Parts: sequence; structure tokens; C-alpha cells
Amino acid sequence: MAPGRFNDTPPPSHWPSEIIYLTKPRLSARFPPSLTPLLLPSSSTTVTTFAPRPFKHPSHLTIKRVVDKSHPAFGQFGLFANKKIKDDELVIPYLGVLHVTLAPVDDDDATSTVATEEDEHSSSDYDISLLRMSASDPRNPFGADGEKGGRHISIGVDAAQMGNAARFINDYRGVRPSGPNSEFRMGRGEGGEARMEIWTLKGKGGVGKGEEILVSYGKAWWGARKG
Ligand SMILES: C[S@@+](CC[C@H](N)C(=O)[O-])C[C@H]1O[C@@H](n2cnc3c(N)ncnc32)[C@H](O)[C@@H]1O
Repeated sequence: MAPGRFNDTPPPSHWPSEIIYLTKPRLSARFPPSLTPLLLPSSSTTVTTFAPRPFKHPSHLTIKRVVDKSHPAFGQFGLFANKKIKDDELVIPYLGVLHVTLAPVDDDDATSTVATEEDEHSSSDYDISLLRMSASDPRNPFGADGEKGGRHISIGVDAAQMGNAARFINDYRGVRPSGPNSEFRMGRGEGGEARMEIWTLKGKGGVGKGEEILVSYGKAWWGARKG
């Protein structure tokens, strides 16, 4: 096995053997070093390197095969609470490979939407957006005035090949008519790094013992996958 192809620690129960288990995010091999400062707190003088600390799998979360035939993800996995999780509480960070897409600004119309570059993550069902930065943003090293000029930046987290239990969180559609019980939020790890997290929704009573953690992937996610 090549270096980096190992689990960070022994994975939780029901973890599929073909997926690498992570306790902290990994930068993709092609992640431009000039972009790592974007993952760090801009005001901090204490955090200057990308040094995520490990996040241990919460013992009150269980990965389980979906056995309910009426569940649209029947036969797949889901993430369940084996103890009540309170309202407005961090459930788990979403860990995976941090990767970058640089999209050229449309020369004819700089304000139009630009096509993203195809890469290995573009068709992943486990890829979520972490950070987007316009080419016109002065902090963008690939921006219009930067050394390479004219690229929008998009940083994503892909858990298709490696990740933690958050990769098993399903969408509420067809499962919970009253809507999701949790949501994605931007957050920071203990090492100060930007990360996506899943939190129970505020004012909705939390997630009960035995319940599945369910978020909304968003209309755009489903729209992009309609046949
Ligand atoms: C991030 S994964 C979620 C974990 C997945 N169930 C597994 O076992 O790996 C996203 C995939 O789960 C399935 N999925 C999640 N929520 C769904 C829903 N509400 N309806 C149908 N499929 C769903 C789809 O196959 C989707 O591509």
C-alpha cells in the first residue's frame, strides 16, 4: 500500500474496508501550498500552519445499514444517534480530502458564471463545498492581479475515498417529512483550520435516541443529479 493509504486509527463499527478512515482532514497531493493560509484564521497570529488535530469518533454515533425498505437509501448506510443529541449541538465534523478547483474568469463577461474545471472530485456524491473565493478578491493569489491571474478558487471536501462517519449522513428527502434535524455549518477545528461541520438544528429539539441524523443536501445538489 502506498504511504497515506492507511486508516488514521482503527475505524468505528461497520466502516467499509475499501474506504480510508480519517480523524483529520488531508490536503490533496495537488493542493497549492499558496492556498493553505485561506484555511487558517485570518486574524490569528498564533495559527500559521495547517495542523489539524485528530477528532475521535463520537461513541454516541453509529454507522448502520439502512434496513427500512421505504427509506430511499435502503441497503446503503446512514448515521444514527444511539443517545439523545441536544438542540444546536455539534454532531460531527465532515472530514475528507481538501481539494481545489481553479476556474478561469470568462474573458467575454467577467461577471458571468464560469465553468468549473473537471477533476476527479466533480462527480463525487461525497464532495461538499468548503470555501469559494472570487478572482477579484484581493486575498486570492490566483486572482486578476495575482501572479497567475484570473482564477476563481473553490475548495471542496471529498469523502468518497477517505473520510469519517459524517460521510454516511443522508438527506431528509423521502425519510423525514418534517424536514432535516441537522445542518451543515462552517466551523473550525481545534488546530484553527476551516472545516465543515454537522450541527443539530437550533430550536428543533435535537435528535432523539435511535434517530437518523438527516440534513438537506440542498436543491442544487439534487438538481445536478436529476436524470
Ligand atoms: C453522502 S452519501 C450518504 C451515505 C450513503 N447512504 C452511503 O451509504 O454511503 C450520498 C448518497 O446517499 C444516498 N442518499 C442519501 N440521502 C438520500 C435520499 N434522501 N434519497 C435517496 N438517496 C439518498 C444517495 O445515493 C447519495 O448519492
